[in-house]
Amino acid sequence: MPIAMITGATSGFGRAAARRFAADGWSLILTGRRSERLEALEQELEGKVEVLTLTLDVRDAEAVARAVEALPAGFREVTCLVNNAGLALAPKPAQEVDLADWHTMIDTNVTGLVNVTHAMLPRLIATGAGASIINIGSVAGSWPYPGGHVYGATKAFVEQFGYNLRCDLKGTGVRVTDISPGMAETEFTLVRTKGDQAASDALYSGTTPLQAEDIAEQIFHVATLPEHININRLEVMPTRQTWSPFTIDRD
Ligand SMILES: NC(=O)C1=CN([C@@H]2O[C@H](COP(=O)(O)OP(=O)(O)OC[C@H]3O[C@@H](n4cnc5c(N)ncnc54)[C@H](OP(=O)(O)O)[C@@H]3O)[C@@H](O)[C@H]2O)C=CC1
Ligand SMILES: O=CCS(=O)(=O)O
Repeated sequence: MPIAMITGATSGFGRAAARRFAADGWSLILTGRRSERLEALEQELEGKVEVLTLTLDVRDAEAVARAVEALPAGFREVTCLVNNAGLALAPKPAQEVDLADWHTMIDTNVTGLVNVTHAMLPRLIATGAGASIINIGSVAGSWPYPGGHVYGATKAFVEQFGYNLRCDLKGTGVRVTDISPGMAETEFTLVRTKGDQAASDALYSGTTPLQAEDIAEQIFHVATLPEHININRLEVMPTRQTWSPFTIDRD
């Protein structure tokens, strides 16, 4: 059975993707910091598919490299890496936020994604044709909005990093795709607001956001395309989300 490694499998898109791959029998390497959630997911899926859980903070380059180096037999020929772990913080104007929150977003969404990718490239190249890296970007990487500041910039990095990887991976058979979702109802806003459940509920109420399973389906679709097809970027919004016009500062 093919193997998918998913970062950030304890919640949202990552957990839904794990369930989607498991439904088709894929073996899974599931990572995240909250080991109790990893254990719960492993218990849910065990008996159906092979699961290896790794309690891992993607920001820790040495721990990531060690974990990949120590992958046991049966989990080394990875077919799909889903670089999903990430977060937004500080939904306020740039001039009002804590520098530490900017660093956390850069350390997780940029450095963490780079750490995992660097460690996994030899494994994916060894797998060769049909292997893929699926990076979870965001509409925020393409479209600016108030309070997006560093979050959007990290996702712009994700997009460009993927394109540049494709150049270097020419001839290896390894594909790279940026899936950029719009508004999706996960724990994303709870994290962004540092635990404000009412703010999270308000954002998703009265409309029809994407659900984690919608993005999981896109991830699985991209991972299982014929090996000669590479989707470079897939931007996915709820039908009820669209753009705002430019705004003008007036006297
Ligand atoms: N929801 C949305 O509207 C959108 C989200 N995205 C992106 O999708 C991805 C998944 O987010 P989503 O599912 O919505 O949010 P969730 O908060 O539900 O899930 C985020 C996941 O990332 C993991 N994670 C965060 N920081 C780290 C870290 N330092 N090391 C390891 N794992 C980490 C969390 O695990 P744990 O805390 O256990 O470590 C969790 O499993 C993110 O990259 C996000 O930016 C993109 C567009 C839209
Ligand atoms: O990446 C998340 C979607 S949004 O909050 O930036 O629109």
